[in-house]
Amino acid sequence: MADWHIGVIGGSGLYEPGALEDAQEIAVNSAFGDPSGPVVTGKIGGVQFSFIARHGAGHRLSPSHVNYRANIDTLKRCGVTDLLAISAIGSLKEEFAPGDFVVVDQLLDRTVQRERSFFGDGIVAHVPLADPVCPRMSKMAASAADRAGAKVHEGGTYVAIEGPQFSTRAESHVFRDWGANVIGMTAMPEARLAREAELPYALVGMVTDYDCWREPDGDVDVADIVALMSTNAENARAMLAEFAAALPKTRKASPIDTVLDTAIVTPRDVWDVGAAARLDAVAGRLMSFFAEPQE
Ligand SMILES: CSC[C@H]1O[C@H](OP(=O)(O)O)[C@H](O)[C@@H]1O
Ligand SMILES: Nc1ncnc2[nH]cnc12
Repeated sequence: MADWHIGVIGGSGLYEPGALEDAQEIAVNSAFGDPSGPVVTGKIGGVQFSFIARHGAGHRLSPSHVNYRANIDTLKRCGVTDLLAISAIGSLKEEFAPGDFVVVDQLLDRTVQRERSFFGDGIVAHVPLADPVCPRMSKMAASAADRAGAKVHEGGTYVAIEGPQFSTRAESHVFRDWGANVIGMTAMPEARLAREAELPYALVGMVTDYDCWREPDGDVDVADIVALMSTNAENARAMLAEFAAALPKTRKASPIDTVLDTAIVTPRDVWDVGAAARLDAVAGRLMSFFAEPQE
């Protein structure tokens, strides 16, 4: 049993975490390049939170240019135990209306030009991803959003597109045929990397639009999205306060905390020293043994 430390990744329109007690801004050096910006860390109702704005201050990074590896590595270095990602999403389903919250439970990955793993150059790992989000975090996030007054849908399949352009109408219809319910540009590879870093991950999407499949709606308009997200940002902050208030006092272990135990296929005695050094946070739990003299 341990203390919670919740990492929050704020998406479009959510560039600040709101009031944190004892807030501090810290610059963290990641082994995977530059994160989107500094981490703001502090407490909400006695619970430690660390926040990073996914697209950076002033929204300077497009979904393809966000360094997802550095963001997750940085939050792990801060001591985060669990991750709550917040995103603007388009709806591919009539019932998911603008303003609603969707707690995503499945992901389809259509991204094409992003680093999607911490492993591969000297240490190879294959983590399970059948259920890419943490059910415990998702449940708590859904309840918190509900208490904060949002209309919440529990479960939904998110298709991650590369962007930065929105989808064509044909793509939007195909994604619906595939069973996708919401669309965005950032949940992948974020969720993959969270799993590799042994961080239970939940994704709360805030619906900003109906994408372009729905007649007679017009095209997606980014100005409308950011305006709606900024309004929704207050709801997101209210959700964080409710989330903190309802967390059990101590954190019980999650199976995701130890997922690397059975995922690394490269035998320890041939691990690349440089790769191991870069993984000192992501797989820090295992690296301490690496430093010990081998028999
Ligand atoms: C600004 S509209 C498109 C943009 O918004 C979403 O970002 P995030 O998931 O960080 O809220 C979407 O994925 C696109 O990146
Ligand atoms: N329609 C949409 N497509 C992709 N990303 C989005 N983010 C918010 N709305 C979106």
